[in-house]
Amino acid sequence: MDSAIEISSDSDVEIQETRTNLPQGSTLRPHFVRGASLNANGLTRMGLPLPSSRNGFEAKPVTNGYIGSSQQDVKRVLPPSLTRPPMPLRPDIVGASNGNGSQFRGVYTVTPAVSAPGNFGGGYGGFHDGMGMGRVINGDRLFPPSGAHGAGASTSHFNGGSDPLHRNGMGEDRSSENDERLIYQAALQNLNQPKSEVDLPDGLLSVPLMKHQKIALAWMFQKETRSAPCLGGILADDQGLGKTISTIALILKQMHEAKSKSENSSNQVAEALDLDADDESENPFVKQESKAISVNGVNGSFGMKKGKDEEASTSTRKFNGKRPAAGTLIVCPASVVRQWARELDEKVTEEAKLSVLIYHGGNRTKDPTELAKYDVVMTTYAIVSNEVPKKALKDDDENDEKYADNHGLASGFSMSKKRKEVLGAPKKSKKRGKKNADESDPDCGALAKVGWLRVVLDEAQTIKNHRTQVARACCGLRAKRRWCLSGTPIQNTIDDLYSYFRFLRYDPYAVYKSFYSTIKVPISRNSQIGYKKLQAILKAIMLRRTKGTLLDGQPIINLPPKTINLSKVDFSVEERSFYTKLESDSRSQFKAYADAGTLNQNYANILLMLLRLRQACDHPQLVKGFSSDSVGKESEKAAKKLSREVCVSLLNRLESSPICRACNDPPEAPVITLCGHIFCYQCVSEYITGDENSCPVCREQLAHDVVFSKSTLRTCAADDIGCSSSSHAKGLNKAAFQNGEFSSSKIKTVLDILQSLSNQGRGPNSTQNGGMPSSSLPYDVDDDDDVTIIEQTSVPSTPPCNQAPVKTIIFSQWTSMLDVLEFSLNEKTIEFRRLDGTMSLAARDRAVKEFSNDPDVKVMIMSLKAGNLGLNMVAASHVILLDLWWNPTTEDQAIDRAHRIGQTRPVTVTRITITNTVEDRILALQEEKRAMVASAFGEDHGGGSATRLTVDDLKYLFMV
Ligand SMILES: Nc1ncnc2c1ncn2[C@@H]1O[C@H](COP(=O)(O)OP(=O)(O)OP(=O)(O)O)[C@@H](O)[C@H]1O
Repeated sequence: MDSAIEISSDSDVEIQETRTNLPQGSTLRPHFVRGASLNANGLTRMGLPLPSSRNGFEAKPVTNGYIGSSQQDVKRVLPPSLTRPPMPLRPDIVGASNGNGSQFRGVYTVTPAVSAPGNFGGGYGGFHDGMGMGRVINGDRLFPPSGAHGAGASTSHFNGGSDPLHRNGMGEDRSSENDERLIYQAALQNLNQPKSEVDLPDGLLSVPLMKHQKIALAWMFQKETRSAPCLGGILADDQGLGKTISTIALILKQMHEAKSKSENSSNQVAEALDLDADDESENPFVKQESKAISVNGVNGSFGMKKGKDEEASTSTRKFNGKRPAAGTLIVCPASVVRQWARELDEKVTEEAKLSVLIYHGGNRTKDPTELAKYDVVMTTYAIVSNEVPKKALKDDDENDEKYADNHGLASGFSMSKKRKEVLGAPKKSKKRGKKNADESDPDCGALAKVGWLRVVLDEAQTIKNHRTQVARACCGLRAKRRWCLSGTPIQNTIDDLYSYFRFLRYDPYAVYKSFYSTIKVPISRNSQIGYKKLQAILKAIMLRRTKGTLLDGQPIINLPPKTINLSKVDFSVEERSFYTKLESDSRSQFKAYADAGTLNQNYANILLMLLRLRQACDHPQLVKGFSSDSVGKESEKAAKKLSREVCVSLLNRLESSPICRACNDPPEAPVITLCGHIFCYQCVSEYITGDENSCPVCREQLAHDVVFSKSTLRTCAADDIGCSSSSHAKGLNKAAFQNGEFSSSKIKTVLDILQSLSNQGRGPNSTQNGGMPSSSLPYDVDDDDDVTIIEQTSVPSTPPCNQAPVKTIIFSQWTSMLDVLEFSLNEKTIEFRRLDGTMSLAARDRAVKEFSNDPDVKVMIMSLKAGNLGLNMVAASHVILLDLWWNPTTEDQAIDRAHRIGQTRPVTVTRITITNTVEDRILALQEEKRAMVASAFGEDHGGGSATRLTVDDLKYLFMV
C-alpha cells in the first residue's frame, strides 16, 4: 500500500468511542480518523495526488500519532496545545450505532457562535478566525493557545531566510519589498480583528452597509493601496454575510475617491494615476475616455444603457496604447451572474448607477475597447477559461514531481503520463503551448486584451486547484487589483491556498517553491510554529468573519436559528433486496480487484460502483437507467453521420473510463464529446449553455451536436452492441416506475415532509422555536462553526407561520433523481420550479424569481452542482438534502442559500439518508472531512495532510 500521511489528533479518542458504540455486525472503519481524500466535487482519486490535494508534509516520527495500517504510514506530531478533551460524536454517527435499524433524528441547532472579543475567535483575529474555521463547542471557540494572539510568535520563528531552500534562492527573483519576512513581520504587528470602518457617502448605495460590511470596506480599500503586500486579497466571510455588497461598495468608493481627487487636484490625479498603473505593464497608462453607462436592469441581454451623465465615472482608467484599460471584472459561476447584476441594480442608487455588461452568450462582443467602456463587466469562469491564455505551469509541474517524491506519495498513485492519457488529457502540442502563452493570438478573447483595474473572483474556490485550466486562465488575466471572494476558501488542503496566492500575485508565496519552503516545510517541521507563520501570512491578505463572529460583543448579524435534522429512513423490502444484491456484487468485485492487486488500475470502476450504491439509496431506478437519454435530437442526428468506427471508438471510451472531466466524479448521464472527453451531461451542458462553446480540457468547439450518450452511440453502432435491448430496458424501467412498482423511500419521505409542512403552515399552533424540543440535550460538536447538536425524538415542526408561504428547496446531486422527484410532485400537484446545470441562465433566473415571488410555487428542486453557490433564496425556510455529497462544505453552501441575510424565519434542514447502507459510511467520511477542514484552519494542525482516499477508505466504504 502507498504510504499515507496521518493526522494524529485527539479526535482519535472520539473515534474509539464511536467504535465501541457501533452496532454488532457493523464494519469498523480501520482508518476512521485518517484523512479522507475528498475533493470539492467528490472523491479524489484513490491515492492519486490530484493537484489540489498534494501531500506536502514531511514524515515525522510518531509520538502520539494514529497508528495506520501501513508501516510506512507517516505520522504527524501535534502541538501540545491541541490536546483537548474528547468530543462527543455527531448524532449521525451515534445514530448509525443504534444498530436496531430504528430511525434516528439528530437535530443540529445553530446558535450564534459566541466568541468573546479578544479571544481570537471573536471574529477576525488571525489565523483561526482569520481563516474562519474556528470550531465552536457549546458556543465557545476552541483555539490552541498558540493561536490566541501574535505576541508569542517570535519573528525568529518565521525566519524564512534560515530556510535552506529559501536561502538557496528559490524565491530569489523577488524584490526585497516583497520579502516574505517583511510581510509577516508587518502582519504580526496587528493580529487583531480590524475595527476601522469606512462608509460610503450618502446617495451611492440604496441600503445602509452593516457594521461588518463597513469594516470590510475599510479593509478592502486599504488593501488596494501600495502599502499592501499585494493589491487585493481574500474576502472570506461566511456565505451570505454580504461579500457582494462589500465588493460593490469598494467599487463605488474607489470611483468616488478617484473622481473627487481628479476634481480637486492635479497632483492628486497624478498620484491616482500612479496607483492605477498596471504593474504588469511596462507602459504607463494614458488617459482613457470614459462614459457613464447605467446598468440595463437585470433582465434581457444586460446590454448597456447610457446614463444620464456623460461625465467621467470610472476614475483613472487609462489606455496604455496597446491594451484598453477597463474597470472591474467580476468572474463568477454562471448560476450567479444575474444575481450579481440584480445586486448591482438594486443596491446602487439611480444617481450612482454603474455601467454593467454581462459578458456572456454567443453574441458577446469581440472588441476589447467595448469592454473598457463599462464600470463593471461580469462573466463566468468558463468564459475566462476559454478566452484567456493560461498561465504556464512549467515550474509547478517540475515541483509536483519533485515534491511528491519528498512527501511519500506512492508512485503508483501519481498522475502518470499514462493515466493522463487514459483520462483523455490532451497531449500538449507545441502549437497549443505557444497559443496559450500568447495573448495576441486571434483566438484569445476580448477579456484577455484589456487591462483590468480590478478582477474579482466570486466563489473563488473554483480555482483552488491551481493546475486546472480555469485557475491558470484566471491567473492569466491582466489586472491591477485582484480579489478572491469565498465563504469556503479551503476545502481540501493547504495547497488550496497556493492557487489564491498565485492569482493574487502574493509574493513570494505565489511561487510554488517558496510556498513549499516557507509555508509547508515549516508546518511539517514544527506545526505550531508553522501554523503561526501561516496565520500571519494569511492575516496580511485575508478577512474572514463567520455568522457567529462578535463585534463589540454583538453578533455581526442576527439570523434566525438553523436546525438540521438527520432523518434516517429504511428501505422498503423491494429496495432493500435490490440494494443488498448490488452491494454484495460490488463488494465481490472490489475484493476481486484487491486480490488481484489491481485496485489502482480500477479506480474509475470502483468509483462507479460507489456511485451506483449511492444512487440506489435515492431510487433504484437511477441505477437501472430510468433517466431518459439526456442528449437531444441534434446529437442523434450528428451521431448518424459518424462512421461506425468512430461511434464504436467513442462508445468504448465512454464505457471504459467513466470519470467526468469537470467534476471528477463518475459521470451522471455520461456523455462523450467528439474530442473524446467524458462528462456528466449536466457538467458539459454548463459549458454549452454558458455559450463558452469549448471543451474545458482541449478547447475544441462544443455544441449539442458533438456530445453523445451511450445509447446514441449504441444506436449508431447498433448491430454489434445491442442498442435495442438498452432502450427496451429503459422503457420497461420507466413503465415500472410509473406504475409505482418501485417506489423510493426517500421520495416518500420528501412527500411526507412537504405534506406535513403544508398542514402545519395552515395550522394555528406552529411552534416558535423551529421545532426544537424543550428538553433538548446540548450536544458538543467540533465540526461546524455555529452548530450545536442536540438529540431530538419528535418530528420537527415547521417554523412559525407568518404571512409568507412555507417554501422548501430540495437538493439532489443527480438530475435523474430530480426527474423522478418531478414525477411525484406532479402527481401530487405540488407546484415547483427546477434549477439544474442543463438549463440556460435565463431559465435558471426565471426559476429562482418565480420560486421567490410566486406564492403558489412552494418547492424548488435543485441540482447541488448548479445551485449550491451564490444564490439568494431566502423565500425558503426549509431545505431538504436528498443525498450526501462527499464534501460536507458543499452541503453547507447549499443550506446557506436560505440561511442568510434577509431570512426572517427559522430554517429547518432535513438530510435524508437510508440506514445500513453506504450512506452511513459516507456520513462518517464527512465527519473526517469536517475534521480535516478544521485541521487545515488550525484546530488540530493536521491540515493539508488529509488528502487522499486510501485503500482502507475504500475497504471501509465497501465493507471489505
Ligand atoms: N447591507 C445590506 N442591506 C440589505 N441587504 C443586504 C445587505 N448586505 C447583504 N444583503 C443581502 O443579503 C444577502 C446575502 O448577501 P450576499 O449575496 O452579498 O452574500 P455573500 O457573502 O456574497 O454570499 P455567498 O458566499 O453565498 O455568495 C443578499 O440578498 C443581499 O442583498
